Amino acid sequence: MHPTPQNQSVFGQTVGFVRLPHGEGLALPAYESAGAAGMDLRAAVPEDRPLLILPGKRALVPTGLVLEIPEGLEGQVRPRSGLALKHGITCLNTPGTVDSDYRGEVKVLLINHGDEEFYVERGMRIAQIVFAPAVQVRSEERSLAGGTERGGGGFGSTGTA
Ligand SMILES: O=c1ccn([C@H]2C[C@H](O)[C@@H](COP(=O)(O)OP(=O)(O)OP(=O)(O)O)O2)c(=O)[nH]1
Ligand SMILES: [Mg+2]
Repeated sequence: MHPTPQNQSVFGQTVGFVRLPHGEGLALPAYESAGAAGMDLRAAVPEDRPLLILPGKRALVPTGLVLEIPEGLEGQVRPRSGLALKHGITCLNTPGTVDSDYRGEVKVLLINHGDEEFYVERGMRIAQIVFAPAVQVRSEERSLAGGTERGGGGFGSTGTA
């Protein structure tokens, strides 16, 4: 399957990817199909030292990348369903939030909910990042919230069927 070229953006947004030394040689995140929502992130662990995640344990996995996300967007780090289904591997803090002003290395917090040990190998696609608008609002303290039909009903107040 051929990843969609990085320069095709429906909304004309460009995200910068800076490769760190330990990310050298890894493919940059890419959309794996024409309509993919997320770009897959790869593990920048040493070739000769896969990262072991024991059942019930978690690990912060480096991607070897610093992102430059345009102001007004965020990066959402989300699990890959295949890893979740086959191995019980998911992102603990999903969706992880990558702020547009973050200039550290993007990392993926994986947890092993499976019952077998899992090795993260170099270059393995461990998660995906979805770029989405993130609106900053003004905040204003008020003494009362305006009335609505729903009012305070929630958590199943409209029924379950
Ligand atoms: O899955 C993730 C989540 C976050 N981050 C980075 C980018 C993000 O901009 C920064 C802070 O994330 P967040 O705000 O979720 O964490 P925090 O615990 O509130 O840390 P901080 O006090 O640094 O904001 O950490 C990642 O690399 N991967
Ligand atoms: Mg924060």
